[in-house]
Amino acid sequence: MRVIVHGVGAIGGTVAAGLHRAGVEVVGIARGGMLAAMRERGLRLRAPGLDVTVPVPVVAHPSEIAWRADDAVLLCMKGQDTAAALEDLRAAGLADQPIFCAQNGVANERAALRIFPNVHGVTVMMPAVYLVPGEVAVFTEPKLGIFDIGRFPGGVDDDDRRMAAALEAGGVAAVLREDVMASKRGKLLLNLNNVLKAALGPDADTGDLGRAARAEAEAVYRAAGLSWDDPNRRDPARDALIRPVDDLPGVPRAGGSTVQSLLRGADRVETDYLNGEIALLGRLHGVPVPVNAALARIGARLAREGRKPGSTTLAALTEAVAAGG
Ligand SMILES: NC(=O)C1=CN([C@@H]2O[C@H](COP(=O)(O)OP(=O)(O)OC[C@H]3O[C@@H](n4cnc5c(N)ncnc54)[C@H](OP(=O)(O)O)[C@@H]3O)[C@@H](O)[C@H]2O)C=CC1
Ligand SMILES: CC(C)(CO)C(=O)C(=O)O
Repeated sequence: MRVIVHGVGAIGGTVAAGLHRAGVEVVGIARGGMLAAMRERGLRLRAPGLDVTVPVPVVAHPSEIAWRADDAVLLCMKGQDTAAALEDLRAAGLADQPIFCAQNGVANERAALRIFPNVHGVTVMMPAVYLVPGEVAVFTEPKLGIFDIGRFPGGVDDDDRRMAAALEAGGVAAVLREDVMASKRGKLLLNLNNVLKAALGPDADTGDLGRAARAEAEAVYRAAGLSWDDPNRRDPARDALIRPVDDLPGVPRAGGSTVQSLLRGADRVETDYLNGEIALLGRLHGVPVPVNAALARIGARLAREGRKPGSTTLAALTEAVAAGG
């Protein structure tokens, strides 16, 4: 299996570097500063006890790849960039090769399945940071992360098994899941806080807002008849694979993925695919979702206005949510 990492940033960069140093064939699709830096210097990955720079082959667009039957695409861009990436893949001639959505949220798989027949979900547990172009870091040990993997909408097939084997070789623990979307819906409950951390700062207490956003989501899942894994359930065997570390020598810990988007000055964030997904499901199933709907609006505004993480207080944010965002 050759792995095409589409979207080389914090997650894609960590995975691509891990795979390449393990001898797994990998090609990155990158853009902007990351593309230029990788072409010039390679890709640097730092993790506890690890600092490597690897010459991961990289292209700017899927059309530059001579696609093979044994290719598998790992989508690693944020949800707001998925639709454009899928269009690019279609135009480049991708057919029934498997597409793995290594992304937060639960909307990417459905978007991919609309266009391609062979789609898989991946729950990404990997606290990674896009430091500067060409450099990423991950704050966990002994593994670089742990991914739950399964076919969308359900089941496990040989493509999942091949991807799991490649990831394991590359230092990422991989767990095959018959119902991977239950795992992704559990993870989404954690990611409802991403926008709160972006607004309040990465270390802020998200208070009653975090609890209210999660309660809405659980009510929505129940009304929609959707199962989910409890993301707070502790499993000592899993926990032993990804112990979080607070500090890497000389490497600042920026915070979660939405905080990082604001720090990099992105004009869009992923909130529509996190809190916005709960708002969508609530509207579809007749469940009130005022908190997540307001947070989705606030996320879009934070990015549009170029706010940095920590630009507001919990009291002000609570007031804004009560006013509808
Ligand atoms: N970072 C983390 O700790 C975690 C992230 N996740 C999830 O993983 C996913 C990826 O997040 P993360 O790695 O942090 O995001 P990043 O923004 O760090 O990386 C995504 C990269 O993909 C690039 N990109 C987007 N579209 C394309 C395209 N069409 N072609 C080429 N490159 C493209 C982006 O470019 P540009 O910068 O120009 O937009 C960016 O460099 C998200 O769904 C996130 O929620 C899950 C768990 C933890
Ligand atoms: C759970 C968390 C916050 C880990 O980094 C994440 O998934 C993200 O950054 O989006």
